[in-house]
Amino acid sequence: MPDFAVNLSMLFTEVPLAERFSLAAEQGFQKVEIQFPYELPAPQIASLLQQNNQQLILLNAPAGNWQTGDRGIACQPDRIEEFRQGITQAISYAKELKCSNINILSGISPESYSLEIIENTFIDNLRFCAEAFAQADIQLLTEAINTQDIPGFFLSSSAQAFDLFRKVDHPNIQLQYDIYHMQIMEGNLINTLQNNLDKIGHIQFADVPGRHEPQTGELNFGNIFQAIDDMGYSGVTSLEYNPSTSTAESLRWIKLIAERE
Ligand SMILES: O=C(O)C(=O)[C@@H](O)CO
Ligand SMILES: [Mg+2]
Repeated sequence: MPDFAVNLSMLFTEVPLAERFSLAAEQGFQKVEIQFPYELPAPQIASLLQQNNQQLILLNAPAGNWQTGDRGIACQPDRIEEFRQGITQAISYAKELKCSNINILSGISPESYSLEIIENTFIDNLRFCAEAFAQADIQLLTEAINTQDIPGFFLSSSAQAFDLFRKVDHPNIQLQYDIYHMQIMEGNLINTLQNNLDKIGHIQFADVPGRHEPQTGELNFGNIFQAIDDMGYSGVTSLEYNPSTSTAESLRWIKLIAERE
């Protein structure tokens, strides 16, 4: 089975964020990720990680104002200064929490600019982050998101991401490959992972449709996890789903899939 982490922004949401670390530890998770950790001071998160003997393996850079509809701002020409200020905060959290990956969300394409200007803004911001993160020994990740859930999201396929990586032309950039989003946008999951393993730094998953735990939808996770192991992927694979029941009950698939092996 892959090296699993759990996303504390989507699982264990029965309790406030600060209480999710211990619930995850009780279920055996020593690796956790948090989409936006900024609601808690970094020293408090550091002590929660230490108390529960856990490692934070991923956080997102600030992504604008989620409540008013932002889903990242890295492709937005009018918000470059705000984006880069957020990067300072993300690096500071990552350093204090010894977190070695930061995910950048392109955000939704603004209607008032051409696609060329939007793409160039995103490329410049990614290049800026790749260099700043490299100096702090942090891996830059960026994630493609499906445009059914977030219409207009700029980076929406792995093919587009790999084309952008060639244009960014920096060694410190990899894709956060989310199986849920990519099943909706592209399918062909196992082949894409296998053929682009050198460009994939992190994997997340949920079933389709519904974005719930494995065995609630159309994907064969037993085969997908076996293929991830067989292809020699050495990164982390994270549970990032909305449990269809309580989080604890939603984890039954792990045992069921492990028994099949
Ligand atoms: O929605 C996802 O998928 C994520 O990984 C989030 O980090 C985006 O906010
Ligand atoms: Mg994801």
